Amino acid sequence: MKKGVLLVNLGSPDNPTPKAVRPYLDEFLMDERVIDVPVVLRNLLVRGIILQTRPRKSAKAYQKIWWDEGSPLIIISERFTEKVKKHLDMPVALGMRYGSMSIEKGFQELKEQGVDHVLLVPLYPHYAMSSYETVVVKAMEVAQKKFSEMKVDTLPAFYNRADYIEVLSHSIGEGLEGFEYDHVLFSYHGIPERHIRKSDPTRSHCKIDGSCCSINSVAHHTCYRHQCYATTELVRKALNLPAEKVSTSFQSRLAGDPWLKPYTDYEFERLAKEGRTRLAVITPAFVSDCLETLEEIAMEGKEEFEEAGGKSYKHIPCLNDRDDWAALMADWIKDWSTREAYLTV
Ligand SMILES: C=CC1=C(C)c2cc3[nH]c(cc4nc(cc5[nH]c(cc1n2)c(C)c5CCC(=O)O)C(CCC(=O)O)=C4C)c(C)c3C=C
Ligand SMILES: [Fe+2]
Ligand SMILES: [Fe+2]
Repeated sequence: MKKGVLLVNLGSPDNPTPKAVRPYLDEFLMDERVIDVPVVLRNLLVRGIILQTRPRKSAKAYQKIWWDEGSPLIIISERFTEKVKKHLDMPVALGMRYGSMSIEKGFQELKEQGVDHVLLVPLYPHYAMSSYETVVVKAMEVAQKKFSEMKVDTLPAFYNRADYIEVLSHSIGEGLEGFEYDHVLFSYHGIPERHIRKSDPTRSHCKIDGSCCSINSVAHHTCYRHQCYATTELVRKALNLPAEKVSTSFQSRLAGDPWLKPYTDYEFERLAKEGRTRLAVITPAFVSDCLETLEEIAMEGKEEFEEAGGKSYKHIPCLNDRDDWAALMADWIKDWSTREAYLTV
């Protein structure tokens, strides 16, 4: 069998215009693992309410962060893919869960190079039904329907792998150099609390308050909240940061149901009011910078923190196309390619 790799990230609209953002958001928000309500209600909510105003608002936000070459998330993912390729002698393709750079195109590219055994790599460190799981489900559907000859293995979530924590800590350590901070905030993309309950295979382990996280459970394999706190703690220890100078929060919530707390915007206020006025923010739910980091955290977050009394603020970039990150991904791929059988999800 000929082996190859399909890296998959979230995706972006083709242009930062309401016309291009609308179909992208439609595909994204109509995903039953993102807005997980019955399809009739989802239709009403997404098409009847959210898409009436959101495309214009989102397009404005995209315009603030858009690069000459295109969407930062897409360009960074492409640069990363090129760097990973350089370490390997097998085909590596890039696809997106939503938008025009589809997973299907990625499989097709691999097929044309004779690949019939694929390592699927969701580019998310943590498991969530709205990120990692939807990539795997979609890829398996596409493979079953159109590439049935392909064997597909999947890279598990890597939020606590020692080698990943080392690279992440190194990158954060570099970002902190020369910046006088009195607090480091780990801000992860939020999800509705309901998603945590739905993803708990025991149906009773996850309490969504941390009281469950030190009790061994199969639920931790699919608990986004557990995994985010684990990443924070591992990086904190690797960088030798005092516990009182570090906290975790969740950003980017939509109105409606309760989302994971504490909310990042409330944390900005709390920290500034407590006199922690020099803040470093990192966003480890994303491997590449995107709208949610460049606009919501680096721009809006800075304003919110300063309005609340903050004095200095720094968003530390995601791993993006760092050499050590590309080399690590290539190592994981080499490890997969040399095994007869591969532990997968
Ligand atoms: C119900 C809504 C959403 C859930 C659940 C959700 C989970 C989730 N998302 C990411 C990663 C990204 N999300 C991005 C943008 C984005 N996310 C939502 C909504 C949910 N996300 C919306 C509506 C948007 C679009 C932008 C906007 O209108 O505000 C992005 C950035 C994409 C880009 O083009 O730059 C990323 C990346 C994760 C990891 C996740 C669950 C853990
Ligand atoms: Fe999102
Ligand atoms: Fe837990």
